[in-house]
Amino acid sequence: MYFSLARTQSFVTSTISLLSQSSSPSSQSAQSRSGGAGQLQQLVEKITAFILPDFISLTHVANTISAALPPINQLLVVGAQNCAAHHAFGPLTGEVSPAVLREAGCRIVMVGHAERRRLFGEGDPDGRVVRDKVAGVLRNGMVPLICVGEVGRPEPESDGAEGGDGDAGVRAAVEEVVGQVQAALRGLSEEVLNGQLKGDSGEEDKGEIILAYEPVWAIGAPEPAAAEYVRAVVRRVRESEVLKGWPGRVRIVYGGAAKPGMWGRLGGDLDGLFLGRFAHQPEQFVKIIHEVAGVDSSVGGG
Ligand SMILES: O=C[C@H](O)COP(=O)(O)O
Repeated sequence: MYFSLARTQSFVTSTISLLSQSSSPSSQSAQSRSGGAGQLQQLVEKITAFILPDFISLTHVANTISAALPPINQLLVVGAQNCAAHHAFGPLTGEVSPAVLREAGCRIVMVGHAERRRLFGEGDPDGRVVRDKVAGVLRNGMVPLICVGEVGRPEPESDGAEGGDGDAGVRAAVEEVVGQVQAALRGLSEEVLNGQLKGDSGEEDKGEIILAYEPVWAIGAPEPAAAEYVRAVVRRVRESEVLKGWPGRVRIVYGGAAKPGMWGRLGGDLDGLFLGRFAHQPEQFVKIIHEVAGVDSSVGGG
């Protein structure tokens, strides 16, 4: 999110309020109440919804979520948009270390967003900065959300979509994305296996990562990439040696003009959505939460 402080606070408060309406005794009939409470429980069992505010708003958002009633405070997870490439407390003037983010209540830290690659030096071909951040996030028991995606838009006839004459665009995107993943994870598998880089909640989660597949050309665009194209790219990225050899859990979410209605077109190839503008209204965010969880939102605030 890149709102003003006031709008960030209002977004979080409204989101919690809309989710609460699912089980509010004062606003629902007895039948709706039991359905609403059940819906919230179903949401928690099926999905996690993460919110990534800027550093200034982070502790406020974390405190607001942790003060919300269960199970809303389990459904919503707070994360950061960036962190220092050094993992410990110490003299990092002007930077925020992953250790401090963990202390502030973060469970997820984004690294390598397209804007950071373009504007802040995270696009170096070796991937050193992104890799150091991934290691720092894992070392502090959080999940890195690693943003990857091809820069150029494929030609329509090579985007792998039905009616096209080939999948050259898909292959080119896969090559670019797999290169970014390799750069982000190079040399880290051994440290995960040795227990130096842990996941969030113990042995079973060690080395857990989330990839946000965001075609750079789709970020800020009116429409997302075609579902068939996204699915084809993600299937092949998932089959890459670097991911098949990664010792932790890997989830892949799609970002870039993701909006209501898109989830149903992605089949089982994706693990979630990475939302920007089309979830800036709390009503839309809550609607998409229900959509991804496959839970009817008619009783809730969606
Ligand atoms: O940070 C958000 C993503 O880059 C996607 O943005 P968007 O959905 O507004 O295109």
